[in-house]
Amino acid sequence: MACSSSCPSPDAAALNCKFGCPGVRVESGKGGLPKVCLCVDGSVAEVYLHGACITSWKPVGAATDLLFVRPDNDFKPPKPISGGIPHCFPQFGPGKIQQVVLWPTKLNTHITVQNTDSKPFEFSTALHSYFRAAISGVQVKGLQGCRFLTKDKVPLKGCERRDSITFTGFYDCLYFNAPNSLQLDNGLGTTIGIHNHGWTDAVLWSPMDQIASWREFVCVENAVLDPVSLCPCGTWSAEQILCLTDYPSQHVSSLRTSKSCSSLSC
Ligand SMILES: O=P(O)(O)OC[C@H]1O[C@@H](O)[C@H](O)[C@@H](O)[C@@H]1O
Repeated sequence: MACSSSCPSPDAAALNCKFGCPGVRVESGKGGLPKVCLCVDGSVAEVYLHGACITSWKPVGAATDLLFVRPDNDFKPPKPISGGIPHCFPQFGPGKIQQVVLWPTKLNTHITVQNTDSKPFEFSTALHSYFRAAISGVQVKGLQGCRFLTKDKVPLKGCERRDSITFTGFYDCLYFNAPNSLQLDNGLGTTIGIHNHGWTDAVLWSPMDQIASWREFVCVENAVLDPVSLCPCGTWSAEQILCLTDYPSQHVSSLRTSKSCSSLSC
């Protein structure tokens, strides 16, 4: 994936003139929608301005894109993009609340919510992250001991006993007071660390045959499930940091000294 592939649409070209800089380029993406390509030290990420959805993350040395965008997308606003990392606040949609920072081995997503009204308001929110995966080999670790509630027709609740969660059928489950670090083995040979500051809960989703491409992804989401109440002028923020936990050793030494990153606020 290169940051200079397609011919920019007029919108993208204008945006690129205004905001493009080394490591940040605006291009015309699918459906003619502008997307921002971030590059740093051989790592690339793409963010569609529609919904501020991060549709691609390929750290240097990764064999494939680590995010998954569903093939059933038509990239036609106002419909949100299904896949990648869309934020839900309080539903999918654009908003000047997200900063995306690409480091050589990490992808940070920082969400800030400000109450600019004179009354308090409540919200819940999530990063509905779709990871590329081979579902039969996926393992999620870190949720042992958390209280859970499934979203089945007859919901089940309890305390997660498993050290490692695997997916053998439909799975849609909320985890409360989740820890700040989860590990996702994507079943394709890569383990991704999913770290956060400020996200209190997590959601795991594998839709089975509700979605044709279900074998190719898993959703591991940072979320805030119980509504947050923000007083006037109040601010809430949370950060997600994705990184490769088994980063190929040949890349580590050259990047250890790198302090560069590319960032986008949208
Ligand atoms: O909107 P999308 O991308 O199709 O995802 C919907 C799913 O998103 C998951 O986060 C929920 O836990 C599921 O209940 C829901 O069906």
